Amino acid sequence: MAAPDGPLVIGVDSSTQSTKALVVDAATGTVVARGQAPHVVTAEHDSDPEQWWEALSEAVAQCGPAAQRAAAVSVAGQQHGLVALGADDRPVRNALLWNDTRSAPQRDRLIEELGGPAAWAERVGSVPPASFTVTKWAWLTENEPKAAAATRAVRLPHDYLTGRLTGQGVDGGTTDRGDASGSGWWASATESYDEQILAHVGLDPKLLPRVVGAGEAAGTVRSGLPLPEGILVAAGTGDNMAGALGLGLVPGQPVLSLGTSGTVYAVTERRPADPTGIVAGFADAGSGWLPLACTLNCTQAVDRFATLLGLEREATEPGGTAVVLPFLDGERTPDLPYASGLVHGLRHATTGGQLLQAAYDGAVFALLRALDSVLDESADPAEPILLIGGGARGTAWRETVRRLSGRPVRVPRAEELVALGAAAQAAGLLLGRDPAAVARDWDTAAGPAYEAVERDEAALARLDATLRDADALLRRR
Ligand SMILES: Nc1ncnc2c1ncn2[C@@H]1O[C@H](COP(=O)(O)OP(=O)(O)O)[C@@H](O)[C@H]1O
Ligand SMILES: O=C(CO)[C@@H](O)[C@H](O)COP(=O)(O)O
Repeated sequence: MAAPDGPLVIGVDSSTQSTKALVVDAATGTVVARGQAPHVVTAEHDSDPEQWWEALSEAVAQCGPAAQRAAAVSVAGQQHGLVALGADDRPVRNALLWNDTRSAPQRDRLIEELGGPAAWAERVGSVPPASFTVTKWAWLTENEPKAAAATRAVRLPHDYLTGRLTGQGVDGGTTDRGDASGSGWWASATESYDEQILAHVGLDPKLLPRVVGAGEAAGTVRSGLPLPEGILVAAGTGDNMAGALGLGLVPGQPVLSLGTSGTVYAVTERRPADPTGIVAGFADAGSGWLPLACTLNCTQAVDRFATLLGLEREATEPGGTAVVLPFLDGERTPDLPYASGLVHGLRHATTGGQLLQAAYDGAVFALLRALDSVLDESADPAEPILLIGGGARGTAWRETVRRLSGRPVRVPRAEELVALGAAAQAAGLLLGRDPAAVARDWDTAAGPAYEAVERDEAALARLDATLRDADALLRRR
């Protein structure tokens, strides 16, 4: 490989299923080395943060000598997870993850006690689903009071890993506005921690990390790690905010990310505040906003259907009348935390391949219903959907998105856009530039384009009717 043109930076994506690390040439965006290591997630949807740290170390080690030449690093992480640290800087229990719905009763109570959905949306930017950290903290205080009492610091996954890199313990952690905006205790209206919400859930603001500004460093790498000592550590951010950075997104460009979670988002200049709760009003990693809708059941749920049917994930067949609502983990969009998966419309003629296609349709339908709500009204409907995440590599996913959206689709050639976004953040810090502009110079969003096809209104109508008619069943606890 040719010598890099610029300094090297490391971008890390610590997501639900694995950690990925990229060493990137800051001048060109060329990926010079990569590594990946898996995580274990329990059936209860919690995970040991120590294991994320081991996975990060392993993924960086796999990058070989290039990682030792890096001048800056940044970590993007799965959003919302509650990492509660004790006085010894260690987690007091496994982290409760974004896709764990056990805090749904606490969520219902919090919404009611603090003024209802519209008040939450206006203040925090979002009506919190059971994914948000505030609902998890309320669950912890109620169900594991000893663990809550032993907690000396509360962190999000990317804050925790950033702290492990810099050596900041319970007294000195940092976060960024993007990931903080998914906590439920960061008010987007004032861009600060909301002391009334914190008091309501009994969380001392001193336990929270400092929100570092865009372009500010979180610290430098401490000694004794598999990374060069003393290099800059950028603020890091949530994985979706990093995806937006990695694409160098500008307003009007819709993104559909197909991973453990399905997400649909865009960047906007207006602050989102959706009282219906469909759209989470996140901040982006800069000074803008990232309205986003998220489903809990995406690639893993559809892969599960393929396994149950004994089929390869691409073995879909067209036709038939089957409808699958693949809510295996409960669901967030639509807001059905107690739901389970539902299959309807089977006939003798239904094939396994048609049933698998129906599972793809069910997963994509829930995301596309939120597409218009994340875009500004002025957004051009001919703008292609940018398809990213592990699922974007699959033909069945891509064709399902085309058929159910009726919009053109582009699949960026660059893989690992979240890790690339983290790398762009590290490069931006190092070079004193806007990270999204760095990613645009890297041309990360370029890739094959697929024309719009006629929207499959019949499939959408079947899904819509089934969702409506099964409402009572999907709400049953
Ligand atoms: N070639 C492929 N075709 C379709 N799906 C794929 C392919 N490769 C990986 N995936 C899907 O990608 C998912 C992982 O996506 P990823 O975005 O890495 O997840 P996360 O960031 O949530 O950990 C897996 O669940 C798998 O179903
Ligand atoms: O909860 C959300 C967004 O609000 C999820 O998107 C998580 O951020 C997890 O992401 P992946 O592991 O699927 O990338």
